[in-house]
Amino acid sequence: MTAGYDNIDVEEIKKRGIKFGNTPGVLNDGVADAAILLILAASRRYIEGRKAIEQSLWKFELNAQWLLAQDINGSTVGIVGLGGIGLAIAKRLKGFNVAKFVYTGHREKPEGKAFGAEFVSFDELLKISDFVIASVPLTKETDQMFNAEAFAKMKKTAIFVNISRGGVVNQPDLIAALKQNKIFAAGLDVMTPEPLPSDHELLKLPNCVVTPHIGCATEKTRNKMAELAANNILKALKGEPMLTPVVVT
Ligand SMILES: O=C(O)C(=O)CO
Repeated sequence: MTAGYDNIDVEEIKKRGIKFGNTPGVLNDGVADAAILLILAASRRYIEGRKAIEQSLWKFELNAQWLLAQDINGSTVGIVGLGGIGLAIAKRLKGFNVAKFVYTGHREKPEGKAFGAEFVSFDELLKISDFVIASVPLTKETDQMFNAEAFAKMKKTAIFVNISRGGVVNQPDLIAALKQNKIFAAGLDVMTPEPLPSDHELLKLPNCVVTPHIGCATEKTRNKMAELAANNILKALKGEPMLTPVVVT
C-alpha cells in the first residue's frame, strides 16, 4: 500500500520470485491536497503567525511589514517531477492564478505541454521559480538533488515544498539555507528520519512547516489504496497480472 517503493529491496524481491505491486495513481489527489497545505502554510508564514499569537506578539498595527508573505498569484511554479502527483498539484495551483508553470525531469511530457507548462533544465527551474515543488521518486539520480548548490541557485524569496521523499533533500543543507534566509521558507511532508525526533532542528525553524508524512492519509485515498492493493493480491493469487505490478514473476 504505497506508491513510492524506495524502501523496498526490489532486487531481493526479484531474486526470491515474489510478486510485488504498488498503489500509484489513486493517491494523487490526496497528496496534491497536502502539497497545497504546505504551499499555503509556508508562503503565508503560518508557524511564525501562530507563535506570535501564542506569545502575545501580535503587532501588525505597529509595523505594516510584519509577517509579509509571498504570493502564489502571479508567481512562477516549478515542479520537479511532473508525474500524476506533480500534475495534480499544478492543476490545483492554476486556480490560484499562477502566472507560469515550469517542470523538469527526464524528458518533455505531452501532459506538460497540454497543461501549458514549459519544460526546462533543473538549474533553470531553480533560478526562475517562486515555488519549487519536489514530486520525484527517490532514486540514485534524485538522491539529495536538493543540496546547498541547488538552494544557492534559488531565489531568496523562494518556497521549497517536498511531498516526495526526505532523501531527495540534503537536509543539513536545507536547514542551513533556511537559517541563513537563502530561501524564504520550506514545507515538508517528508524528511529524514521518519518519524522525526520531537526535538529536531527542523521543528525549531520559524520558516519551516512540517507535517508527518500524511500526504495520502485521507479516508478516501487510503480506501482506494487498500482496494488496489487487495485487488493486486487477488490477481496474483489467481495467477493473473497485477493491476499495478512492480515486479512480475
Ligand atoms: O505511498 C506513498 O509513496 C506515499 O508516500 C504516500 O504519502
